[in-house]
Amino acid sequence: MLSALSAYRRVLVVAAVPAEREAVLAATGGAPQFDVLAGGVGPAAAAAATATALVTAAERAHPYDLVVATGIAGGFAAHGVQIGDTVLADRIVAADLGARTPDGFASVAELGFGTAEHTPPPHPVRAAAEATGARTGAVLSVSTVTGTRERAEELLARHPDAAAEAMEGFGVAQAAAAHAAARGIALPVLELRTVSNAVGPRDRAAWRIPDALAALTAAFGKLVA
Ligand SMILES: O=C(O)c1cccc(C(=O)CC[C@H]2O[C@@H](n3cnc4c(=O)[nH]cnc43)[C@H](O)[C@@H]2O)c1
Repeated sequence: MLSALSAYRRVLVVAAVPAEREAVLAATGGAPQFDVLAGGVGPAAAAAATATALVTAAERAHPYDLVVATGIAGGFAAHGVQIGDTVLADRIVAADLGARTPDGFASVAELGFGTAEHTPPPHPVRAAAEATGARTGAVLSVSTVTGTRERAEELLARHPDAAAEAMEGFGVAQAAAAHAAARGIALPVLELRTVSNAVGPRDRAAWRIPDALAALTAAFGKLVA
């Protein structure tokens, strides 16, 4: 069977923390196509780590031709996303980058300061979703984890296609877009997440991190099969 990502020779996988990196490596460890790093939590750490890895590889004449942001995430249960599910982003959205105005939240794009989202190319999204059994939808990148029902509802009202919330995807995608523009190359970005908790009122006891990490290994195992 051809891997869903067989069109790509060098794939940079960016997780946030070592436990996520280990979960990915448990599936990709023997596959020289993949480099997996733990870039830190949040969009700034993710962007810095991604940019550094992309430049280092390019300078060594081994450039990456695909970047995958990955890790655990909160799932929007209102859209049927459950703990243990796998989600592939068809939009990577900076959901809290902007201004809170008397009329509500305005994104950086609405304010005229650049982009608030990246769109992964449909073909690899479809191929990876079919291989992993993932559902597709918007994955929201936030700097502050949602901990109330009100904020979950606000996010869903702004992004009715939201499937999951995490913290790094937009940072990874911004770094890849800047690198691609500077070098005049195409550098697609995917975001694959497995769900550890529901987005909504804070309930740490309900997190299922081991289940989400096991799902991450399973998903990457299907991607490299
Ligand atoms: O303290 C809390 O209530 C809390 C709730 C969810 C996640 C956190 C984290 O600090 C984890 C951040 C880490 O994991 C990803 N992640 C996992 N679930 C979510 C979520 O519901 N919303 C946003 N990020 C999530 C995230 O990408 C980070 O890498 C704390």
